[in-house]
Amino acid sequence: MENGEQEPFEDGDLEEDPALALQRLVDLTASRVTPVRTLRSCYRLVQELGAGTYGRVLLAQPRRGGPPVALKLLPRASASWATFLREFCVGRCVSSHPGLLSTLAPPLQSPRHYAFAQEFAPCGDLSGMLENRGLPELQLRRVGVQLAGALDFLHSRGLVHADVKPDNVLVFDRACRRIALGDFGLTRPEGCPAPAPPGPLPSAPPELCLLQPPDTLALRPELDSWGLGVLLFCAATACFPWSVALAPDPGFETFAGWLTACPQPAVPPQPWAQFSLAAQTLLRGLLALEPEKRSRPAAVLDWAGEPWVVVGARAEEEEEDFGGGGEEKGTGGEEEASLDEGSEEEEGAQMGTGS
Ligand SMILES: Nc1ncnc2c1ncn2[C@@H]1O[C@H](COP(=O)(O)OP(=O)(O)OP(=O)(O)O)[C@@H](O)[C@H]1O
Repeated sequence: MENGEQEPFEDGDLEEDPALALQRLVDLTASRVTPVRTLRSCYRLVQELGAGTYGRVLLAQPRRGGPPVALKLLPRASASWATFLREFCVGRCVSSHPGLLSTLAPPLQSPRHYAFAQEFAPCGDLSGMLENRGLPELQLRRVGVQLAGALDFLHSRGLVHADVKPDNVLVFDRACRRIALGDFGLTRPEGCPAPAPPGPLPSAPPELCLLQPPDTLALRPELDSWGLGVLLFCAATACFPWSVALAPDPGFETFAGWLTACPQPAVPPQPWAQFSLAAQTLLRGLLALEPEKRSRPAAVLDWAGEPWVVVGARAEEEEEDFGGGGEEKGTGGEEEASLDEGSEEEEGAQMGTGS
C-alpha cells in the first residue's frame, strides 16, 4: 500500500478457514481504499481493453511511472462495495502465482467508480485469439498446463474460480508462453453457495445448469475442472462443444451419449474424434457428468507430453504465425485516447483534453 502500512496479504495464504480469512482481509482493506477526485490524477487513460457484465477495463499509464496497467472500473451505481473489496482481496491473495493475473495496490474510489489495477496482458484475452481457428498443438498444451497450475494453486488456497472461460484467460504473448487466469469477480471460498446461472452458459457444468432459482449449490473445485475441460475444447477447435450442458442440446447429448455408451464405440463421435486418445481421456475426466467423478485440473499434467489433436494436423507455418510478435496492444501515442462518455464524467471532460 502507498501509505507505508504493511499490507494484510501474505503471499496467497488464506490461513485455516478461507471464508473467515477472506472476510478479515475485506474488513481490513475497507479502511485502506484510497479516495481520489478523479482516476486521471493517478493514471493517463489510454484505451478501452474490454467491457464485461460488471464493468470496464482500461489500459492506463501510471502517472508516477512504471509499466502500463489494466485498470478495472466498477461503477459505484451498480457494483457493491463488498463485491469490489472481495474481488480486489482475492486478486491480491493469489497474485504470487504466474498463472493468475496480478492485482496491484492500492484500491481506489472516485466519485463514480471503484477501481483497481492489474498487470496488463498485451495480447488480450484467449477468446480474441480463437476467432477463426483453434490454437496449434504446442500453444494448446501450454495453455492447459498453465491453467492447471493456476487452478491447482487457487484450490489449494480453498478458493473456487467459478468462471473459467476463454474471455477470462489473458494472453501475454502469441506463443502462449505466458497466459494468466483473471476476473476473480465470482471467485469464492469452497462451500459458498453458487446461484443458478442467469442464462444458458456453455461453460457451466450440468449440476449448475439444472439448478432452479432460488436453489443454490455449494461451490466445489470440480466446477473449475468442468470449466477447464470446456475451455480446452474451445482452445483446440475455436468453438464451444454445446450451447448448454443439458438435454436436448445436440452437442451435449452426443457427448453424454459417448461418455455413457456401453460398450464404448471404437471411434468416438464427432467432434471428439479429432482429439488424440490422450486428450480424449483427459477431457472425459475433466468433463465427467457426475462432479464427484471429475478429475482435478492437475490431470492435465499427466497428458501434457503427448499430442492432443490428431485430425487436421497444423502446418508448421501456422505454428510460426502464433509465435510471432502479433497484434499486441500498446500504450498508444503521447495523446490520451478519447473514450466513450461514461468513463469518468465527474471529471467534466473527455479524455484527451486534460493532463
Ligand atoms: N489485464 C488485462 N489485460 C488486457 N486485457 C484485459 C485485462 N483484464 C481484462 N481485459 C479485457 O477486458 C475484458 C473484461 O474484463 P473482466 O473479465 O475482468 O471484466 P468483467 O466485467 O468481470 O467481465 P465478465 O462479464 O466476464 O465477468 C476481458 O475479457 C479482456 O478482454
